[in-house]
Amino acid sequence: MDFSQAYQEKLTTPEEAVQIVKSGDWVDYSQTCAIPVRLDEALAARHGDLSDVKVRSSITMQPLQVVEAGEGSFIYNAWHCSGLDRRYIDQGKAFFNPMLFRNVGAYYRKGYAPVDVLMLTVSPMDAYGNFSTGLTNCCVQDIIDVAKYIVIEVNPNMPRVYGTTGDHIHISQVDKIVESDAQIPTAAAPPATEIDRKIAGYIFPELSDGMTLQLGIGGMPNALGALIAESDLKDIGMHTELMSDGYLNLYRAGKITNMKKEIDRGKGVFSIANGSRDLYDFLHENQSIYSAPIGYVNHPDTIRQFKNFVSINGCIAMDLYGQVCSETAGTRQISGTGGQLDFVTGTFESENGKAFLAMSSTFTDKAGVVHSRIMPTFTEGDVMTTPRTQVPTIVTEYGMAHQVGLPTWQRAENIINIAHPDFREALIQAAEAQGIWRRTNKR
Ligand SMILES: CC(=O)SCCNC(=O)CCNC(=O)[C@H](O)C(C)(C)COP(=O)(O)OP(=O)(O)OC[C@H]1O[C@@H](n2cnc3c(N)ncnc32)[C@H](O)[C@@H]1OP(=O)(O)O
Ligand SMILES: CCCC(=O)O
Repeated sequence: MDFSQAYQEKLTTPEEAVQIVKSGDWVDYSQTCAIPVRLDEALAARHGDLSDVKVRSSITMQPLQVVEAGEGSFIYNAWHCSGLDRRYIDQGKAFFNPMLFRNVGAYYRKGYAPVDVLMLTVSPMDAYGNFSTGLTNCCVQDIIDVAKYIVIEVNPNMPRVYGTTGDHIHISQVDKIVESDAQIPTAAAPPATEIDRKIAGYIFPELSDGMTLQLGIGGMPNALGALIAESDLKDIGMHTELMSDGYLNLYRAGKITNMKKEIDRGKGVFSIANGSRDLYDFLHENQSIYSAPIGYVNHPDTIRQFKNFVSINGCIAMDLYGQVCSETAGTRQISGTGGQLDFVTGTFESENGKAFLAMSSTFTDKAGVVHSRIMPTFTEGDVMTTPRTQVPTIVTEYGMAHQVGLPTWQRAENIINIAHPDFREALIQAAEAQGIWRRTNKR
């Protein structure tokens, strides 16, 4: 069957395509690299004609024109924050939309997240009328299933990525098509600091041949990736929400074979990819890797099937009870729950699973004041990302603090032992006052 006629019939300009949007609509932009650049510009140009249009997306990597257009017509809502989303929220131009990543598809399916118009970037059509969703599988199939109208922005710079459900959309499901040659946004991997390297050094001995690895974002996972790349470790499996350049380096070093995985053997699995152009080119038509829905990748039912699952993510602060905040600083939204709780939950179910949450022991604010990230109790507004009932091992540049199954006094002792030495005495006094310190604890 020849789909080129259908393609031509649906092909239009961005300006005409966005006429489908009405005041009051919910418009979904998918997420991250799938955000449609030309359609966003054209929709923003309707600023003033439209009112109360709610735009939903996540992890924006370049300015969103519906936000830049200013107040009046559009309200932008982010499921998760990049640095840019964080700035938009700081400036009162956007709102955060709390979510648990493995459930986000169900929010759409169950009607909690309505969609009038879905607009997203896809790769060019194949001979069968399919457009690859490329770098963002995430929950796109759920959005496709509920959207009243679908407009795609076809861009040859979007790699064609193979996968399971959510890896493509068929032309028969699409209402309008526009074309674009915009660059797909890239993200530079943050450089590893000395502290990142120390933390990676504590985690490294916990790793073993044949493990399946989920690496989070930030400098520390990169430092760990570099250690693994130079080590004798072998036959690592990739099963991750986010595929970034850290994994590309491990592939290139021959460390990832996926051959020891208990499920998806021979395949590296991800749900969202962002990083360098080199990474995007590596993913193009690469049969050893597949994209899968976040509801599959992040689900404990999936992760429990790996015998040796290792999960490493970043956090912002913790208290002496073992509660972890990874998404706010007081009431300031920094990031999101993302997949952190999913991977902590799933890794506990893995037979020999090991989950680590890592942070530097201190944070230096813009005025140069050094604060302990380990606090007696949380400051007002801090949002708990990982509750103490699920918190795994915490790592700082001073070592590891195990938490699972321990009573409050042992948790407090382990946590204080990895705090910066300048803050330990004050933390001990606070622990005593809070009734979670035993006189026999080390001082
Ligand atoms: C890949 C996967 O599979 S992902 C699954 C896991 N997902 C998660 O773990 C989500 C939650 N975690 C995260 O988002 C990240 O790991 C983070 C935010 C905790 C750390 O990421 P990093 O990139 O190392 O954060 P970074 O140090 O750049 O800090 C980010 C911002 O928070 C601010 N910040 C960080 N710590 C603090 C603090 N204690 N107090 C105040 N502000 C703080 C920084 O100043 C910075 O703000 P800015 O952009 O205005 O300068
Ligand atoms: C795409 C990465 C989001 C997360 O933090 O889980």
